[in-house]
Formats: sequence, structure tokens, C-alpha cells
Amino acid sequence: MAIGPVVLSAVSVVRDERTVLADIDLTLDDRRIAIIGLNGSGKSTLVRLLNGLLLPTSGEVRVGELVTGRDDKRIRRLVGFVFQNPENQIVMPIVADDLRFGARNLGLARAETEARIAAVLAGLGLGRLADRESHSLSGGEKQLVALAAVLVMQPELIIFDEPTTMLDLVNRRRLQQAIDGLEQRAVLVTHDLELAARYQRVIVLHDGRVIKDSGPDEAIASYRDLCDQVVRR
Ligand SMILES: Nc1ncnc2c1ncn2[C@@H]1O[C@H](COP(=O)(O)OP(=O)(O)OP(=O)(O)O)[C@@H](O)[C@H]1O
Repeated sequence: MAIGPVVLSAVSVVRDERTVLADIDLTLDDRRIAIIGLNGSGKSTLVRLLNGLLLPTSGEVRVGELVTGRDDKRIRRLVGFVFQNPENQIVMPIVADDLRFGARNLGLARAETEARIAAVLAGLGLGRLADRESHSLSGGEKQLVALAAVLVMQPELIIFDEPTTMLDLVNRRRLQQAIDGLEQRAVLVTHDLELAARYQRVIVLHDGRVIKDSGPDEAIASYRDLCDQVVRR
């Protein structure tokens, strides 16, 4: 199934009586989209809406023909989510078993599961990690294994919430390359402006609103201006 655009219509999120996202209208259909903004601007909240991890207080989020809150099971198959902290995502003690876990939940046949796991690990250059104990991996390896677990499910869109925060420069590059090599569409929340600069569309959030939605140069310049203003205040 081709996923179609993800459309947010008049979406607001209120948490503890605070408006965290205010009246957002967005159509997300580009191949690569980065979302940047200050701490607390609403980036994680926004991306959690995209696969129904969080439901809007008002408004609607559509994934193609599907609507979050109504079609979440189908949406989760189409939209994968790589969390900031891979510790929250890796559940099994052995790496390959962790990758099998999600595939089993999809009800895939054993041979299909094994073929997908081998292909994904090879594609990310992680074949040597298959039999390792998950807890023994480095932070960077864990981040890539968390991505591998999502890829085994073959989603059509992958959300990354600050995937490079815990990575050194080498692993950041590896993850960048892994993302560049993905066939799937990707939406990525990041404070890493070098990473954001690689994406064709960059959305800047501030106080729960979209203040810029453009190509990377313009968006990053406006984010820098915003930071200057906030620091001078
Ligand atoms: N469960 C919650 N209950 C109450 N407030 C929340 C909750 N989750 C998030 N918030 C608030 O919503 C605002 C936006 O949070 P969010 O995590 O979306 O920001 P962010 O842009 O991803 O920030 P960061 O860059 O620091 O990760 C913050 O002020 C946060 O305190």
C-alpha cells in the first residue's frame, strides 16, 4: 500500500492545561523532512502524532486514507518510529531476537522474517552484531539496531526523534548514511543542524507553532535568528 501524504488539519495538543501545539496545518509528503526548534517547542509532540502514539486534543491527523485514533494498528505498520533512546526500544537480550520480536508481531512466516533480518543487518553493515547480547552494544550500535528493528517491519515512513543525540561523529555519519540509503520516506526531529541541512524540507517549530517551512538554508537561518533573539532577550 502506498502511504500517501500525512496530513495534520487544525491540530492542537493541550497538556496540563498548556497548549503544546497550536492549530497546526501541515501536509507531509516529501521524501525527507527535518523538524528543528528550541527545547520544548513541540517537536517530539508533533512527531508522536504521526503514527498515533499521541492523539490530538483537537483536529485530525490522517495517514493517507487512515486516521489516527481510529486506524492505529494499520498506521503503526506503515509508520515506524525510532526513539531517541534505543534502550527504550530494544526489548530482547540478543540482537537477532530483538529484530524477530517485531516481525513476529506482524505475523510473518519464519523464513520471511529471517530473510528480512539478514538483509537489514547486511544493509546497515551490522551482520556481525546478530548474535551479540543487546546490553553489550555501544550507544551507537544500539541506535543502529533500533533502526534495524524498525526496518524489518518494512514501514513506508520512518520517524526519527533525535536519533544522533547520543552518537559520536563517526556513528552520526553512519546513521546519516543509513538514513540517506533508505528507500522509505523519513521525518526527523533533530538539534543537529548539519543533519537538518541535508534534508529538502525543514520545518521550524516555536512555542507550538510552525514559524518556517522551507528549504534547509532559509529554515536554518531563521532558526539561528530566533536563537539570537531569545538569547538577547
Ligand atoms: N506528558 C506531558 N505532560 C505535560 N506536558 C508535556 C508532556 N509532554 C510534553 N510536555 C510539554 O510540551 C512541551 C513540548 O514538549 P516536546 O517534548 O514536544 O518538545 P521538544 O521540542 O521535543 O523539546 P526537546 O528539544 O527538549 O526534546 C514542553 O513544554 C513539555 O514540557
